[in-house]
Order: sequence, then C-alpha cells, then structure tokens
Amino acid sequence: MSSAQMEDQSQNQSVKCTEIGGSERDSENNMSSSTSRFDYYDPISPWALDIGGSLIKLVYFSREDNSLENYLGKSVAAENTGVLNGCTTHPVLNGQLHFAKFETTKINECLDFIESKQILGSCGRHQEVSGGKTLTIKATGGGAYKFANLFKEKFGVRLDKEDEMDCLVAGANFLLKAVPHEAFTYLDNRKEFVQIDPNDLFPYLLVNIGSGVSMIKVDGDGQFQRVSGTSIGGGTFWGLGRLLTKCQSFDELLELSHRGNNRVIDMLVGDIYGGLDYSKVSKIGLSATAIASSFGKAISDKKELQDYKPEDIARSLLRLISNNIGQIAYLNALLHGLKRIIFGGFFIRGHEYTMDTISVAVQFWSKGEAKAMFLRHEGFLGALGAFKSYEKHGFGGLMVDHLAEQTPIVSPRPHPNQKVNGPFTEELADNESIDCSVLSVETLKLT
Ligand SMILES: Nc1ncnc2c1ncn2[C@@H]1O[C@H](COP(=O)(O)OP(=O)(O)O)[C@@H](O)[C@H]1O
Ligand SMILES: CC(C)(COP(=O)(O)O)[C@@H](O)C(=O)NCCC(=O)O
Repeated sequence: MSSAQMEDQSQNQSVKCTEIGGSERDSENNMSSSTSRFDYYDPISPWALDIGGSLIKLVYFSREDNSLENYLGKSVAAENTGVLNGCTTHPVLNGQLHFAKFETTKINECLDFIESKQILGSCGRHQEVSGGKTLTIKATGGGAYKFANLFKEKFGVRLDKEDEMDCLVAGANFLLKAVPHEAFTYLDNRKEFVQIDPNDLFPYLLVNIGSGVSMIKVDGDGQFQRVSGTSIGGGTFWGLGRLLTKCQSFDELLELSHRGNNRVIDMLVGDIYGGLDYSKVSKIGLSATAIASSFGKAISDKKELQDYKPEDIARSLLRLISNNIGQIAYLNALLHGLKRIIFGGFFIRGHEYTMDTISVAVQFWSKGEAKAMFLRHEGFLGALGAFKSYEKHGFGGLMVDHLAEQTPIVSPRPHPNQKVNGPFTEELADNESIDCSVLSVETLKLT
C-alpha cells in the first residue's frame, strides 16, 4: 500500500458512467420482459435504496444525452456483424451515478424526490412494465422491509431486498478498488489520500457507523463475517445530543461540537491527579490531558444541564462516542489480526473532529500498529452495494465496473494541510454525482 498526499478533491465532483449491454430480462426479477429491441432504447434508469434507521440513501443512474446514440450505434454495429439474436451485445450508454440522502422520518421527501427527478423512468408513476411485470428496485437496510408497502402503493414498484451486510461489503470493496481518491487517513488535521493496491486490499475490518455500528471482517468479494457491533453509534450521538442540547438538526449538533470544549465536562486524568500526569506517578502512562471519565465533571460540579453550554456537551458526546467506537474497532482488529480498519457510515460526515478522535483512538490503543481509514462516499456503501447487486442477478442491471475518470475539481478546496474553518473536511454535497464507468451485461433478444 502506498500512501500519497494529494490535493483535496471537490465536493462537487461527478461520476461519468457508461452503461453497456442489453439482455433478455428474466421473468421473475426483472425490470422488463423484453420482446422488442426498442424496449432497450428507452430503458428505465436503475436506482437502489438503503433505508436505514436514521437516513435513506439513494443511488441512481442517469444517461447523458448522447448515450442513446452510442447505444444505437453499438447495437446496430453488433447486429451487422451477426452478434445479436439472443447473444450478448455491448451498447454503450454514458451517464452519471447520483447520490442523495433523506431522513428516514421524512420518507415523503424521498418519495417526492424520486417522483420529481423522474428516476422511475418513462413508464410513469404506477409502473406496469411490458408483459404485466412489476418494476423491481434493489433495496437494503431495515426500511426495505418496513416501507415495502409504501413503495408499492406509491409507485407500484417492488423492493427487492438485499442483505445489508452483503451490500455494505460490496459497496466498500467497489469504492476501494475502483474509485480514485476514495480512501484517506485523517490525523493531526492532515488528510492523506491512500491508494490501496486492489491486490493487497484484504483482509480489512469494515466499521460501519450508522444508527448502530457493525464491524465486519472482509476477506474478499462476498467473503466476510460480521464479527461485532455496538448499539452506541450515530443514533446515540444524534439522539442523546438532541435531548441534551435541544438542537434541531444533526448538522447543528456537529456545528456545536466544532465550537465546544470537552474539558468543561469531561473529567481529565489531571483533574483526578491534581494536575500531574498519571505517567509521573504510575507506570500506566496516561497524560494529564487524557480523558479519565467522559462527562465525569458533571458529577462533581454543582451544575444543572442548563449551566453547561450546548457546544461543550456536543463536543464531549462526540468525543465519547467516537473514542468508544475507535477502541472497540481496534480490539476487534486485534482479535482478528487485522491492521487496516476502514470506517464508513453517515455518522462520520467528513467531520474533522470525529475522524481525528477515531484515528487517535486506533493509534493510541494499537501503539501505532493499526490505521484508521475513511471513505469519501462513507454513507453510501449499502446503497452502492444494492445498486451493484443488479449485476449478480444478470438482468437489466448495471455493472459498475470501474471509474473511467474523475471530474476535475469544480470548486477550490483547501490543501490537506490547511485547517478548514467549518467542521467538515470534505463532504459530498447532497444530490451530487460522480464520474464512473457502468457496465451492464445483458443478452438482447430481437424478435
Ligand atoms: N442529516 C442527518 N440527519 C440525521 N442523522 C445524520 C445526518 N447526517 C449524518 N447523520 C448521522 O448518521 C447516522 C446514520 O448513518 P447511516 O449510515 O445513514 O445509518 P442508517 O443506515 O442507520 O440510517 C445518524 O444516526 C447520525 O448520527
Ligand atoms: C441493526 C443494524 C445492523 C442496523 O444497521 P443501521 O441502520 O444502524 O446502519 C445496526 O444498527 C447494528 O449493527 N447495531 C448494533 C447491534 C449490536 O451489535 O449490538
């Protein structure tokens, strides 16, 4: 694995996609029963969902205007060479992968978005694709079960459920192997992109910090084991944070934490040892500034909740949860002999302090042996995995094969060494898109 420090990439990058293929679609799972080649000239844009306890993540594909020409051109060329008639063809559709997220409690916003963006395709609202088949959409996360009827009633689509862990792993492997500038380390205010050799990727520990936390030992594509988890995760931070600070949004809570000082509430080693380093009086080696007890000062202070500043509470809470996850992750890495720990999930949100705390915890407990890594598309692992699962069913699916190119930086980003003013080092803007290549292998039946 080589590590390279690079210019920060834009939030507003886009992924250019190429869709290749057209197939006789399977009657059970399929988006369309193809009886005519013309079915393929107006294909439904594929999309996939990850409906979690806190957030709904949506990944969808849209074609570029010229993609139809490419598609026709390639198909006709194939026909001319006698490749068609039930055989695989590779028409090319250029397009983009888009990402969007919505709060699960506001699922109607997601439904409205799907409708407004017309990502259901040209078949309209209540989908009855040719042959009387129902359009099937890949979905993962608990909400794929919980909200299946809602999608059926609203759009007439069936949510085809994919296992959440399968999807997380597929999404992470795809990003790590295919997307340039995806993985990075963050320590001491320094962000360093890491180019991982795809042949030297496994094994690693995937720690997905969503509402709760899943820890998965990944040994290869589709080869993994969920080795641990903790219920103290992103939902805990947001839930407790909301109650304690009365803030109205997750972003507000993060913003508060950026401004706060955890030492006001956390009990430090120095508070217990009268300012002395514990390392000076014992062999254990804890500095005076190490947190001895998160929120510990609240027991000794004769203060009420309202006497603490919301920003200090937010800071202590973020530190507590990030530290705890970093430590449990390290212990699991140790237990399973893993050196590389990759953190995903929307709890992270490209937030400096969160990443720094997790990294310090991993570094501290592993004595520098293990490394915490983060992902630019941290929150979309499950949705990307669900999107990629179209391919494994071999129908009408898009196979995200590799990223062709990365769109150049759109807005100026700070240098990795430069301290940014806000709490986020870099975050994907909502609803942005990413340049990539998408490969769909199908068999096109002409009648
Ligand atoms: N806009 C937001 N609204 C609510 N929670 C958010 C938001 N952005 C980030 N989060 C954090 O991300 C967590 C959800 O992460 P995610 O990976 O989407 O998990 P899940 O699949 O359980 O919804 C929340 O519990 C919260 O900590
Ligand atoms: C149940 C879940 C897999 C659901 O995933 P999520 O929506 O939190 O991303 C996750 O919340 C989890 O792993 N919770 C921790 C459970 C435990 O191991 O204690």
